[in-house]
Amino acid sequence: MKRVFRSAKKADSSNNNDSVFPDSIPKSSLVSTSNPSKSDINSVNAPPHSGSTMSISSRSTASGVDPCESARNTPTSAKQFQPTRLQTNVQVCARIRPVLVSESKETDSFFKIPKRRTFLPIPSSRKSLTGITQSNNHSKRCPDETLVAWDVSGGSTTASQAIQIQKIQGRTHSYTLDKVFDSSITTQQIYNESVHPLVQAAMEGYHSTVLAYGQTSTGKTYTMTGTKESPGLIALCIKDCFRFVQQNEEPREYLFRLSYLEVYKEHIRDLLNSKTPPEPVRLFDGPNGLIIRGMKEEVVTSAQQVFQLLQQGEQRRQVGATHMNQHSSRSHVMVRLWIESSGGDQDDNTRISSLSLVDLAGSESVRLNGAERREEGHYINKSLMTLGQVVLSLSDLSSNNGVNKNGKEQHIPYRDSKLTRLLQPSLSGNAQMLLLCCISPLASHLEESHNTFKFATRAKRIEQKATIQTVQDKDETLLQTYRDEIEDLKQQLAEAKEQKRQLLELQSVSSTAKILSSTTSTLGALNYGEMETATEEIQELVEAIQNMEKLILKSRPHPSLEETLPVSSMLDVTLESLLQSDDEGTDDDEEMLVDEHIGRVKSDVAICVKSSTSSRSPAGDSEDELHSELSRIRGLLGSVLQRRGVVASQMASPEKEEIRKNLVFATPPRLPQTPDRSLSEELDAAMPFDEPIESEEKKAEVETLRKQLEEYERATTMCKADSSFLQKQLQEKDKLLEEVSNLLEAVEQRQAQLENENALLKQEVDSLKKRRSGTSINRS
Ligand SMILES: Nc1ncnc2c1ncn2[C@@H]1O[C@H](COP(=O)(O)OP(=O)(O)OP(=O)(O)O)[C@@H](O)[C@H]1O
Repeated sequence: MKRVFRSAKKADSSNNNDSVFPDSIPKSSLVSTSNPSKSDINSVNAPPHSGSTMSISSRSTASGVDPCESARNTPTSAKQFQPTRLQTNVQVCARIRPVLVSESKETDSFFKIPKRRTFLPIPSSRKSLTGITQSNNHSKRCPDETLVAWDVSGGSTTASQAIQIQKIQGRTHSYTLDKVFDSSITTQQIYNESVHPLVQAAMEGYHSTVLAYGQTSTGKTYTMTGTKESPGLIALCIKDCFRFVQQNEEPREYLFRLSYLEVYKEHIRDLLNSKTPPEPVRLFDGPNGLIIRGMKEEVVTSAQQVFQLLQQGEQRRQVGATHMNQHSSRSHVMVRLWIESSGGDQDDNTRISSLSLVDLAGSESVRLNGAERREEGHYINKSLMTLGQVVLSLSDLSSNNGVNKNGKEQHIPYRDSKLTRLLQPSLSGNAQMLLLCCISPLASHLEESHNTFKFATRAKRIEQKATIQTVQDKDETLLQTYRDEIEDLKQQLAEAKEQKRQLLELQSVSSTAKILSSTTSTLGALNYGEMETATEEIQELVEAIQNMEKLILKSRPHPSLEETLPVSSMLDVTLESLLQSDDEGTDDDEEMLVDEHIGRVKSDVAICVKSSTSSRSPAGDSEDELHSELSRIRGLLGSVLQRRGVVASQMASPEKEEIRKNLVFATPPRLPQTPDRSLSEELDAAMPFDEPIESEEKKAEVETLRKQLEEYERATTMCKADSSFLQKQLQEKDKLLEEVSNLLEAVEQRQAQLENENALLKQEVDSLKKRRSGTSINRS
């Protein structure tokens, strides 16, 4: 009678301590579901797992904001989360990295400010710009604080700033961006200032993208991936997404899916897929946008799980040494988190949005590297050039109302590279986007920095009108699929429990019949095999439901498995059978049942405890609830084990004694003789609240009384649980007794009937015998 059900499978992830992603967790605590069948085809505009049939409607548009206002909110509490104020243009920021130790020899290439010069003074508070003072090994203070390549005017907290390139010849260029972060600003500060609003937008249902752009060795990977000491934007974003769920006061359910891709030499590789050779990932145009075929997605339930997956993917990435960067990224990388959310069963408004975090490979001079690096550099530069053209066309489009200078519809060359095709949904307007340009402080890199700023100012002109992404047919979402599956499993569980209850009833009737008469026991022998299967099935179903429920994250306590399926339900079933079995069978049977039930109770308790802890929502149930559930379980167990203890000791079997000793939970302590109230009174008398206790004897007395009180309180709690359990059992027993007496009555009636029949038959036999003897006399 095994049922077939799909259960969430555990991710096979390994832990690598070298990860820069924080808080890696042990393999065993991971639960994730990869859904290759569903994620095989992914549409980027539509929910990716559902192929091309999804239709998406746009709901609302917002515009006109102070770009910095929302950015200033640090992500401290979700109670502060206000609806995101959307940006009408791509946000563009620059980050100037510090001078590295390895570069200090290049200080000659810095612009030396002649002592006589009066313009471009460096205020003492901003001297960090000239040389870097962070306490990490990569950087150090420049030998001469008068050396400078860049000036960031206005400080990094103003909305727009000018960066001036100061050339020895005196030429000056200035660029105005949304924000410029000098080398003293940390990644966390950048996150708080500029990235957090995008994460919030993504959680609210807007597609959001963060793109790190810049020449090689300017700090893109440092900014996006970070180090152990300074986590990158990816880690900060992911953590904030999960924190948002925990802290959001609006009751919503969330489902997160993660994908991790790299574009290497114009090939898209799935970094979550461990298959070798890697499966090809292909792009197609679908009716609802881009379709990505062959990409794996992982359903993720915690930031730690995401970090572990990214860490594994990281090891499959293409990284190599170039003349400028020992660990240069040789590919463009995209981490994408899909966020499905819904307000509950009644809410049709299921939202699907994505948060894309992109670390582009850096452009570089291909001349300076070897053949392999040259080829890679060629592909990198080509795709970046296409990105530049796409950005140029889009910015022209924005300035000319959708037509080019000749009045014709503007062509956007998305298809010219894999990178731009992948970025199309982020660039084409229906998304919030932040472009983070990474800049080298070195004067020798001025040309590239200049190009980066040109790209940045073009991108800044691109208009965007992000809208909340909703799904009309919510059955198409993975969130709804999982919900349906959980309902289905719960249904199966109810059936399995009913089946087990019937088996138990059959057992008790059967054993009663056995007691009454061994010959009339036609109701069937005890079928332990079937019972075992039913118990196993219940266990499997409970675990499957728990695993499925874990995949759906809830913003605040929702009715969980514990409500629909009380933690102790399985325990109750087992205990029921345990107590009923007291009356049945021979000594041998009894012994076998003791073993069997003790084993079962142990495993049920393990499941119940697991269920109590694991089915908690990320928001976290209260510790109190957990403790009270555990003490309830203890009480129940105490009662049962006490009973079993009596049976086992009656059998005087040393093995049974051993089993009892080894049990996890002890039987409840016997009630102390002293009543509760007098104990407290004694304690009060021994330890007046306002008087310090000085005598050692008194201290010992107080300690003994305290221990007794604690023991008594514990015993009372257990007895309460025990008594309600016993009451339930008593009711069951009464019911059974009634059934037995009915059966007895029926048997007695039948017996009387049979006796009557017997007497009649006897009379008939006697009369026949008489008749026969009369006939034989006549014959003779
Ligand atoms: N803000 C910073 N503070 C300290 N060190 C930094 C900072 N930014 C970058 N670095 C260091 O500079 C070096 C190059 O950085 P990174 O590898 O991130 O550059 P990149 O732009 O990703 O290069 P590529 O495009 O070649 O991959 C690294 O050693 C990194 O640790």
